[in-house]
Amino acid sequence: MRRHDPDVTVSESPTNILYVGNSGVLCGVQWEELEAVFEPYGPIVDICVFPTGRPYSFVKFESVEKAREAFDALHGTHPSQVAKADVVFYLAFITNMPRSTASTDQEMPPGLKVMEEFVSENEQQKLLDVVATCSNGESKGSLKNRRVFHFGFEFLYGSNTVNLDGPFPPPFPPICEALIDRMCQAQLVKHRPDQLTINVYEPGHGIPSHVDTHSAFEDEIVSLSLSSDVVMNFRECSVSGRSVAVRLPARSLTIMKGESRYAWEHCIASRNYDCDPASSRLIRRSQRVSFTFRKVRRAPCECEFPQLCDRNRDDNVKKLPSSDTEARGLEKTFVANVYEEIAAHFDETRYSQWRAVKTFLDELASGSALLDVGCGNGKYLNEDIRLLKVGCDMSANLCLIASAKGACVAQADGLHLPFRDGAFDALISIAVIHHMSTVERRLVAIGEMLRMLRPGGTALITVWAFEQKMNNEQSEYLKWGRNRESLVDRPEDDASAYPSGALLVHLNNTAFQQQDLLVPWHRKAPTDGASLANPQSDRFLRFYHVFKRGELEDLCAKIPHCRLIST
Ligand SMILES: O=C(O)CCC(=O)C(=O)O
Ligand SMILES: [Fe+2]
Ligand SMILES: [Zn+2]
Repeated sequence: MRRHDPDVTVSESPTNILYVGNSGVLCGVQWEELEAVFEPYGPIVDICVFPTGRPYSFVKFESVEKAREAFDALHGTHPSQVAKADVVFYLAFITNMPRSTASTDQEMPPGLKVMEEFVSENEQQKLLDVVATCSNGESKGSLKNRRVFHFGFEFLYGSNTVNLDGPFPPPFPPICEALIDRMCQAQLVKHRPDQLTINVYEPGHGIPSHVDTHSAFEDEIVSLSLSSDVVMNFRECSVSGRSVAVRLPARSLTIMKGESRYAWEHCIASRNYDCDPASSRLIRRSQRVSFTFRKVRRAPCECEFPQLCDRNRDDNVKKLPSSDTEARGLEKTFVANVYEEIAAHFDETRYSQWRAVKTFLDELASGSALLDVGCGNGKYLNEDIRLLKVGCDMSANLCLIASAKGACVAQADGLHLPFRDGAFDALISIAVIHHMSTVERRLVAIGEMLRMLRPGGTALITVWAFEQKMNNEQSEYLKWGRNRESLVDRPEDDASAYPSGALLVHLNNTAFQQQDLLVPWHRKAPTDGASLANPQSDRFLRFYHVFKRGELEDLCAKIPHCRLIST
């Protein structure tokens, strides 16, 4: 192995740098796992994981002693922190950290500029002192993933706009005016900023992917980074948009202008580390403070990206459909397309059968023909000598997955089931009709299901419930959220900031704020390192209508010959 790498020289005696064989991204071992494995042996100075498919990494310790302890404990073992089975670490001492395999230079998003050392160490300290004073006083707000302070105008996180009507937060701290003078003199900005947001990110904090609202701010968005380097990820707002990771050093000024400001999203992943895009080296984060200066816009945006622009705000807000055509469009985007995309990950996460469904199936007479409408990955279609099972799902990929497991499935739309009337003795539809976006469509869906049943046949239909508390007791869904809340992005949504009928993004495992909403699906990142470069690529939104108590019963009551057995 090492013979092939001219950069690596093995040392006969212990050194403070370890070669870690079988640990690269290629072996399915993540940065975080390496850190978790080696950190207990002493402070790590550097971890180097090559992104380019080599099966090893390097860990540099402060001292030879620590490296040696790690070597003795870990050589030839499968560390428990590594999720992937069969990974046995092979360690060796090496003389020096290898030269980086710098990734090919990425082209920056057009209009983006990072000016290093825009402020001196001294100025940085003064700016941090300003933040300390803010922090002593009343904090403006604590978002899930960072603290924020506003000056000039208040920023509204519900609508991502500014509050033009007051009350107004304090004017800029004087030191900022001097910085703005510097920006104007250097002609970095055309419009003198009048709104400042200070973000304070602890390690592990981040900011979700977004484009600063066109109609809220003028062209230039200027952000000063202080006290810690960070990597900001930019992604072009088009279906197959490019993704570029940009290192923002401490004391640098980032200027987003033109295309990079209007047509690229930016985000900071919620991580403790970044992967330096130039050297592929690990950068450990410390607390980072950013000062984002923007000029509030007073006239409609006139950018060159009308399809991305919110100047016609109403059609930008994701709304409940007002016609069947709109409903079909909404469900295509926020249900059908999403399940096609997430099918493989969905399959990995859906294997246990719900007890109520299992009981229903167990109680069916032997020889019954069962239809599973919206069968997903076919978890209820496992072979069962007692039942003849058929499934259908809208998603071709889920059908393929179910069929690969031996299930008998058909791709079908729940509103037009491709079977003759009365063909089945029993039917299940588990967590399906809450994906339909109008009451009419939900009703048609139930009607179609019941059409499948012979007289006297039985169906089990489940949907997500709006109410998640009973007798003051929280549901499992909410309880689960208490433990894993830190794993999900909190969408900075505030229901009151939206027009009625707007679809809020739901925060998973919290109480539902409204019945119609978009529920995030966080696709687990593939283990090829892409996740680090493009952490936001894996959030999807699914439309849900969560049912209030009695609502499903009321719908069923509208269907002729339907008799409710129990709820
Ligand atoms: O922290 C930063 O540099 C960026 C902040 C940002 O994107 C925003 O507040 O819109
Ligand atoms: Fe931003
Ligand atoms: Zn615009």
